[in-house]
Amino acid sequence: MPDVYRYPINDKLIKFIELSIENGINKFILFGIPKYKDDIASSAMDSNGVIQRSTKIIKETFGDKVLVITDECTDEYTSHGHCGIVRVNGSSYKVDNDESIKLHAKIALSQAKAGADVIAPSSMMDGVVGEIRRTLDENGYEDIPIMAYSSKYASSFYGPFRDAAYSKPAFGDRRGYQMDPRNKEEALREVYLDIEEGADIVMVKPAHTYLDVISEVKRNFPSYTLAAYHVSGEYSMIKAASINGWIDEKRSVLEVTTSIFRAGADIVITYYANKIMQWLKEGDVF
Ligand SMILES: NCc1[nH]cc(CCC(=O)O)c1CC(=O)O
Repeated sequence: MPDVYRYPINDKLIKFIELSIENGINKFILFGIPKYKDDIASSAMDSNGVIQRSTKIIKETFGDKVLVITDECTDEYTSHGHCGIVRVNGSSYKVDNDESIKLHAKIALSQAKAGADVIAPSSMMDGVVGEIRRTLDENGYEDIPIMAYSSKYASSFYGPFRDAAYSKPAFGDRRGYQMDPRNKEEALREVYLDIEEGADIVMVKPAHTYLDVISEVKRNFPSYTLAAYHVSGEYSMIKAASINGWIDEKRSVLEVTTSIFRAGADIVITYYANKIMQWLKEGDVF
């Protein structure tokens, strides 16, 4: 992904956040690339893990000037690359939903302990939001909100992220827990369930290819904050076309991002965030 970087936990990370704050960006979602992987994602809940350490350092350096959201999943931390505990039986496998959500709650708790402002469970396991909410509440973190990846589709547009995070599943795929792109009704059911389980912010992902879902979710749940995630493949398409001189990067990014807001998103997560803020300062957009 040209112009997108993986930061080590050192002054490069701090510099990036400083520059972002200067641009007017003060909310960050963290994804980790761990030192080690195993089949139960131990490195995801390690108090010395990449997310826990970076969260601590960012909050110690910037305090309330920034909001740190931690993505909570296991795919970057498991040797098999799945978003939960996998039971392998010969040539078949099964994701153990109920064991997985206990694991996700432990990871979420370790992120809250490290100082995360918002926890963002992205595994799409059934009941994961409720399990995390209960665990946070029982441990004195009742004020930490949950941003749930409520309707996350099994999308081809995650490819560049998986390359960057080494999180492509070693076998199988994520269609057992992520949603079928043909299904819109299920998105509403998933959002409803996450709200019932205690989600504070719900999300549709990807964004550009699912504007209809964003709009439907907003229409059905108008009083809930809705986030939309413009994902790595959506970023890369615009980037590649503009590098080739086929489209104007600034105008197309601003048009797409505006469309996501127009569809009903209150929050847009985008790899273009810093660029957008710089472009808006230049004016001359529409
Ligand atoms: N926890 C899964 C996860 N975390 C981030 C992304 C993709 C984000 C992007 O493409 O920008 C995904 C999706 C997946 O691999 O199934």
